[in-house]
Amino acid sequence: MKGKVFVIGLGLIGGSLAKAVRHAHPEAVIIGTDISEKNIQLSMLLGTIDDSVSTLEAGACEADLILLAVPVNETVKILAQLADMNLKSDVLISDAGSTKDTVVKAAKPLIDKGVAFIGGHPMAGSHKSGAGAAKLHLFEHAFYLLTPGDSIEEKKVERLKEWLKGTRANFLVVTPSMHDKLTGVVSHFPHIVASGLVKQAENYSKENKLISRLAAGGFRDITRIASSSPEMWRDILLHNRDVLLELMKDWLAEMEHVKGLVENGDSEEILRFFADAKVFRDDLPTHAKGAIPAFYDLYIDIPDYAGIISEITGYLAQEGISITNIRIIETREEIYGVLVISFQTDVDRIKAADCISRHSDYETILA
Ligand SMILES: NC(=O)C1=CN([C@@H]2O[C@H](COP(=O)(O)OP(=O)(O)OC[C@H]3O[C@@H](n4cnc5c(N)ncnc54)[C@H](O)[C@@H]3O)[C@@H](O)[C@H]2O)C=CC1
Ligand SMILES: O=C(O)C(=O)Cc1ccc(O)cc1
Repeated sequence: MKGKVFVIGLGLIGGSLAKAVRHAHPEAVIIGTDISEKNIQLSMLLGTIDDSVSTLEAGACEADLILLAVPVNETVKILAQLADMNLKSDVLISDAGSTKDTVVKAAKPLIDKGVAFIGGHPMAGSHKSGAGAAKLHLFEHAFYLLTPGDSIEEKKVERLKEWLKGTRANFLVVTPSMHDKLTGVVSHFPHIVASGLVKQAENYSKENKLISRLAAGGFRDITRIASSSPEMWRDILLHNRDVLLELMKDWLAEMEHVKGLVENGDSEEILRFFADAKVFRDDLPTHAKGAIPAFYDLYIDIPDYAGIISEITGYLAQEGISITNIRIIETREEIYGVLVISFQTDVDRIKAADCISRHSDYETILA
């Protein structure tokens, strides 16, 4: 598609959307803006955008598609500013914010003027932020929730999907309140719990320094999302307030229940608590990307000698397999260490296991 695309917020999500739009529509011109000069410069340098503008008006009034990818409180403010501008009559506006109810309400003045605003939320991302973390394939196979509202014609929703087809995401239309409930349960509330677990460990680490060292394995994995942008998560909590307060109430009741079971030594009910959770967890789909994207981990039993990591990453590099993270979870003298390499997709992980088995006799485990 030809036209001008204006991306507001050139961080992880804005940059990734810009890359996906460029990939599918090489003839489109992509203009960006950000309050961070560093993110603008980096986006220009990486070719994520063709040009930048220093005012919202300069980019918005010329645009055929405006994508907002800033923290949700900023989204609400920018939507109010856009409503006072002379935009193109057939402009499409969408956002990528993690909450939708307050955002869609903030778009009402635009919608009342006849401007097509379609709320959006690509349900993939990472704990990383900024222009340097943006990736073309970030949203591949992920859900991409859209909240168009009744007044938006179907053909405009289709036009937005066409613009965003380079994401290779699975679009799903929901209402804003349904969106906030669903993401509250599977993304926002788990984030609060992850950060709460980290804070608890931090408190105990004041008593015993061993805590940090012991937390380096599984604890680190289950709390990965606590390393995300605090500003972004502050806004999510403020904008999904009612849903999160309800979930907190339910959670506290559940914890009270478990506390009672432990106090009473109720072995049967404790077993049922874990068994019920295991049944639901084991039944979750493994192939779709969910709200909290997985990183596909490959465990490799490696001998503990200097150069082993570059040997293995060398094999992967030879075959063009890119990795997102690498770490060793166990190295003791004379005992094999375990190298954990994370990949963006399961396909890459399988290719990597095959590649390593062909080049070495190290055992690989797809956990
Ligand atoms: N990080 C993630 O995994 C996901 C984030 N989201 C949502 O996407 C949005 C963007 O998040 P990220 O890209 O992760 O954050 P980020 O921190 O990587 O990028 C946000 C960018 O917006 C810029 N910015 C902030 N206020 C601005 C303003 N008033 N005008 C122009 N630029 C401004 C920042 O300087 C930054 O470069 C948020 O609403 C977030 O809730 C949605 C899906 C996943
Ligand atoms: O890092 C992770 O796994 C995330 O949790 C990413 C994420 C963050 C915010 C969203 O609205 C959706 C996905």
